[in-house]
Amino acid sequence: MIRKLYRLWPNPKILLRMGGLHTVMAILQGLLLGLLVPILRALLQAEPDFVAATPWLVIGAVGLLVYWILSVISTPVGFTASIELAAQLRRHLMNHVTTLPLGWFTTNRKARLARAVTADAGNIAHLAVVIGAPSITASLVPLTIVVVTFVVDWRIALLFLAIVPIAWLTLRRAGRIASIAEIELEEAATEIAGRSIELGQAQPVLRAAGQGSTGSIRMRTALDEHRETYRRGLRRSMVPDLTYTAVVMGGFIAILILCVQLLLSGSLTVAETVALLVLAVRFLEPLGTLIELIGALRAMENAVARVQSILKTSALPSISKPVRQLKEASIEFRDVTFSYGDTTALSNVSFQCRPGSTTALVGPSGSGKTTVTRLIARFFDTDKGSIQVGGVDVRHLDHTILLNDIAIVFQEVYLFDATIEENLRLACPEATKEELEKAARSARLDKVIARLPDGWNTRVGEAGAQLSGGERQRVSIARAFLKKARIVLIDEAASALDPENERAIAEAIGNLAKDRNRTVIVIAHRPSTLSTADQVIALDAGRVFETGTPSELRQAGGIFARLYDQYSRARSWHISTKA
Ligand SMILES: Nc1ncnc2c1ncn2[C@@H]1O[C@H](COP(=O)(O)OP(=O)(O)OP(=O)(O)O)[C@@H](O)[C@H]1O
Repeated sequence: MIRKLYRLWPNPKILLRMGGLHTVMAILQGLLLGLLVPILRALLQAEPDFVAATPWLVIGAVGLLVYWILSVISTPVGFTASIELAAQLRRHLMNHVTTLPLGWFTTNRKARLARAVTADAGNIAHLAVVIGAPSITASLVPLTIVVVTFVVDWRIALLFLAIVPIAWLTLRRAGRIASIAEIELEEAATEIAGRSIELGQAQPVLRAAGQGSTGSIRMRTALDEHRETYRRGLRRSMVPDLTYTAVVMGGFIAILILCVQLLLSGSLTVAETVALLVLAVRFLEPLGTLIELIGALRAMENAVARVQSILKTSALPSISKPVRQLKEASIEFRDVTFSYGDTTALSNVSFQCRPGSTTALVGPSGSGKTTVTRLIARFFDTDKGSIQVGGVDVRHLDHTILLNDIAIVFQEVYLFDATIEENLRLACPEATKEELEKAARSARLDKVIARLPDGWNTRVGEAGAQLSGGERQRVSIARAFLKKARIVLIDEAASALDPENERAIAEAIGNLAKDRNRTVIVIAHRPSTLSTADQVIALDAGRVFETGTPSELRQAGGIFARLYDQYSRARSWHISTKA
């Protein structure tokens, strides 16, 4: 456990300092108790011998002073350590998480991550201090007392030692059960965290269904399950906890009986018997507290394992000398196959996009269009085949260099609750005002900004709620201009937009495509985007079904021609209903 904790922190010096301090204190405590034997021997006689007791009393007084000083030092060290360790662990986790493939971030994993950063990191640091110190005391004080007792009477010392393995066995069993209960409880808590995220995201749907106040059934089930898991854990741990307490109490009765026998037989003096009984109490007391500590220790062990499971998740593999420059913006898929677990999303996909060209990806829902764009940005690695960007396998390209040259315009654009300027600056923090305005004009965002009450300084609200979906997409396109990304991946909104947004986005995409150094791949749903593309790749069930220019494919009468007609009909229907 100590080794695991040690490995968890990048700078474990605080942990070592604290452990060392409490080890010295625990041994000192045991030795100070041992002083009772010579002191009581000298004092508990018909004629108390103060001269013989004095050196022991002086040693005891000095020891107590040292112990007190160490306790004073250890309290602030403990507090500082707890805060610093939690902060270190959180930083360590966050640094690691930023290196993970984006595909790792599923809802469940996000909930797990939230628990690890908040609850687990805090608990590990807190428990390492609050439980670590008493655990050291609870183990080392009895050990020191056994050594001291051997000096007085080996039979009592052996009885002390005999109690340890029996107590240890029952304690292990109690610990195992506490650990299982804690794992189940944590799983139930993570489920609640996941369902809470879902409940927040699903509020509009729930309210539309008249379920806004009652909440989702899944959330209520998760809460019930958590309560039941808690009860089950308590029921299960009752028997082992009581067994352990019985062993510790039985141990004391056995020591008491042996002490009295040895006293009656003359092997022990009254002073030695009293001292040994005091030692017995101090020997058993920390053992008694171990049962309270074991649950927390196991909880800490589980939290460490959970945090480690995140820290052990490998970042995308990188080669020792990655290519650090992208010469041009061509894209090529060479026989790419990719699956999400058991779901095959792409099978033997091959195609090429010239630098400066615009490619429209089309295909029915689930045909693999989004997966193509995710693989170009290396959210995941392919199972088979390779993806070349600028003639280099993306696995051999420095990932930062790749992402610096890629801009992604998602269907649902997420904006930070900051001003519109700050949201744009994310793409290029050092951009001048002129550059910002030029990007806004190219993305047809300038008119939106002009309408906003505080112009560039208008806050866009949580997740950009102050702007419409189409306006958010225009912010995202403006970021692509600002970033001067040579590769732009766009997931065009599938749903109908108002005519102004529709026209503005079409013009903004057209402007992106005008730059002959920029390669654009657009998951297209609009006839205007489809007809202006240099080439079209039609996917079906994860395979390339047809490729060609828009006019070639319309004549071919395949998937593209069918979808083109569908989109055109939907558009004319949309326009006529609006009119
Ligand atoms: N994160 C994921 N985990 C598991 N399966 C996934 C995941 N994302 C996509 N899939 C599956 O992979 C296949 C291809 O999905 P993809 O999103 O690439 O299709 P698409 O053509 O973009 O669909 P749509 O037009 O509906 O967005 C589908 O069967 C989908 O269910």
